[in-house]
Amino acid sequence: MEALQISCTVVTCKSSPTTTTFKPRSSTSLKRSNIFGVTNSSNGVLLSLKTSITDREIRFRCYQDGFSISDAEEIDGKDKDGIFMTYKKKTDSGVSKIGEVIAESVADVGEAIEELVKPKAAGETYSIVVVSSEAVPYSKTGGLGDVCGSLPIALAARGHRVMVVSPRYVNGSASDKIYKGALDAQCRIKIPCFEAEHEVAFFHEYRAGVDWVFVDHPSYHRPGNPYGDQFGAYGDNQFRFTLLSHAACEAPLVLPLGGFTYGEKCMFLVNDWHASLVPVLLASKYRPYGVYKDARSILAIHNLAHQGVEPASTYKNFGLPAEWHGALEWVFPTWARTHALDTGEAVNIMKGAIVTADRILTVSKGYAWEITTVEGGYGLDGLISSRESVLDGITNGIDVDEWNPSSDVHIPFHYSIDDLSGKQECKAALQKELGLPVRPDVPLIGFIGRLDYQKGIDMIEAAMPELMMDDVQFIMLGSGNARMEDWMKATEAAYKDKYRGWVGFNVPISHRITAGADILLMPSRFEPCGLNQLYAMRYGTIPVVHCTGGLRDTVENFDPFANEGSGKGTGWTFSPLAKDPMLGVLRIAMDTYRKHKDSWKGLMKRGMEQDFTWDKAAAQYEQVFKWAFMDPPYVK
Ligand SMILES: Nc1ncnc2c1ncn2[C@@H]1O[C@H](COP(=O)(O)OP(=O)(O)O[C@H]2O[C@H](CO)[C@@H](O)[C@H](O)[C@H]2O)[C@@H](O)[C@H]1O
Repeated sequence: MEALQISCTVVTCKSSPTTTTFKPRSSTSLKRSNIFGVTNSSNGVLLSLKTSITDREIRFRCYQDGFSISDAEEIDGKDKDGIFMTYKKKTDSGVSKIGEVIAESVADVGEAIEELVKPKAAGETYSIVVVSSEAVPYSKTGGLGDVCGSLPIALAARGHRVMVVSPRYVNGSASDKIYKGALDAQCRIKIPCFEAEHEVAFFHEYRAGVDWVFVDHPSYHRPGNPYGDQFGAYGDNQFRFTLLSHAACEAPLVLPLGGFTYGEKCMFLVNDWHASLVPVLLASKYRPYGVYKDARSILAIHNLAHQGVEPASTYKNFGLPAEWHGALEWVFPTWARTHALDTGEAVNIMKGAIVTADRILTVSKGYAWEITTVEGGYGLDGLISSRESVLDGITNGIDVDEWNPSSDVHIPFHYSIDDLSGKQECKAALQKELGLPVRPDVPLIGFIGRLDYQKGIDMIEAAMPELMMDDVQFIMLGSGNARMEDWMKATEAAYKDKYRGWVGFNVPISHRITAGADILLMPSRFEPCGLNQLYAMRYGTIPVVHCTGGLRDTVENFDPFANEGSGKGTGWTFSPLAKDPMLGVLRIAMDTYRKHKDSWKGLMKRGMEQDFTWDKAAAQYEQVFKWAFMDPPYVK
């Protein structure tokens, strides 16, 4: 962000006016978690915040250009007896006023101004209902949780009213404390599905400008992750996520959040198969009775490999009208059937959303194209292609507060693009923590991710014996596939001085690997967007990735000769996905690390300069919302 010099005239009721000049701190120092109210009014935006200093409510009034100071003073006089501040932004055309702030201290004002100078929703604001099986910080097994924890906050910060509906996963363990801010909304509904009526409750927390709504039902109360435990996926996931979708359709109608329901004119943003019944329910259960005529729905596909496919006989469980069977009907091709008498008949929840949602989004442009191909479409490519006119890709952002090398709470030393010395110290600390030889000169490669076929871990396994012949260190963090977990342990035993395999899901360690590694390897077979390469670039860690989906869109291949020898690019991409191309590129990367320090520094800096903020992505989501509301509902 451009460094702004801001002149402030501080006027207090108790003292005479003083003038001070300060420079806002870099990027986003306004803690979004402190915002607990955002209201649009005809003459501006009112943000209610809690200060970290006094923990009591203060109010920031931000007025549009042209609103006169005297008007503001009038309002201030009525509302508040604290410090009143006006501030001015220097522009090429002179000085223009950008708003007023009521605050406790100059530091608070600095934070508020940063928020103000950020772009806001360009046009209309919407009531948005995000439906997801996971949302950080409450639940996370992968990138879906990251996205559904951050995008809603970015949308709310741009003036939209945003609700996230997700299950309340509590199990009586210490981890339940994450839900302690979510209180019983005293609203019970009965959901007709699975041949009975099932009562669910809603819990609610207003945090960071977003209504976090948790659907409560005994089937969400178990140890393990949202989808399964050590014995595999839960057998009743179809039931659990059917409840979620039904409850999400009711929430905007029945929950008076902050005193008012969201009402019928909302935008449902449904994520992956777990929420994919929502558009089908809107079309089949609500619109025929005149409800949700003005609502629209968007299916966001984070991973097409999981579609929520179950036997055809389970259709009756969804609580959908019988005549809507065709929307979910799915017949496996002959080659995919298990035996000669298998008719291949199934129901496919994701397919239901593909044929009923108003628009379809994926998390990168590259992946949006890939899912229209036979190779990337997982059997749905034909259907998705038929809806190509409403298909778009928006690259994910990242939470630049949580993932910030200059303030990350999980890493032992901090650093920034201006002073990279802390990165070396993070590397040494990581080597020490994991019992590897502490050597600054050796290239340290990291891998973080689910141990899944998608992530190309078999490529790493195949390459490891050859890679370990080199002078290199390799750290892997991951859980999932049991055979791969065993392989990681065995590899660690075989290469004590070179390899560490951390089996498990551990967020602090993932931050320390991202900061301490020199190279992050992502040989994903397919990657809808990928977040780890974005985190890596922000931490000056160079991504080496398979050239696919979002990885291809976000990592620019290094060219040392471009720009008159100063180089361009942020990492290395390889293709095809095979052991030898991957090893070849890794060797080039390691060679560059050892012998071309300036090139390496250039790679680090270019990566750290990238803008992966959610605000940028949120603006693109807004455009898609606008298009969706311009068209009539796809299924009337
Ligand atoms: N063992 C472990 N310990 C700690 N943290 C771990 C971990 N294993 C993974 N993580 C974390 O989980 C997240 C994984 O996100 P990704 O986007 O890379 O992949 P994922 O396949 O889950 O998401 C899907 O959805 C996202 C979001 O749209 C897409 O980016 C992606 O391509 C798509 O496959 C990262 O925050 C990572 O640090």
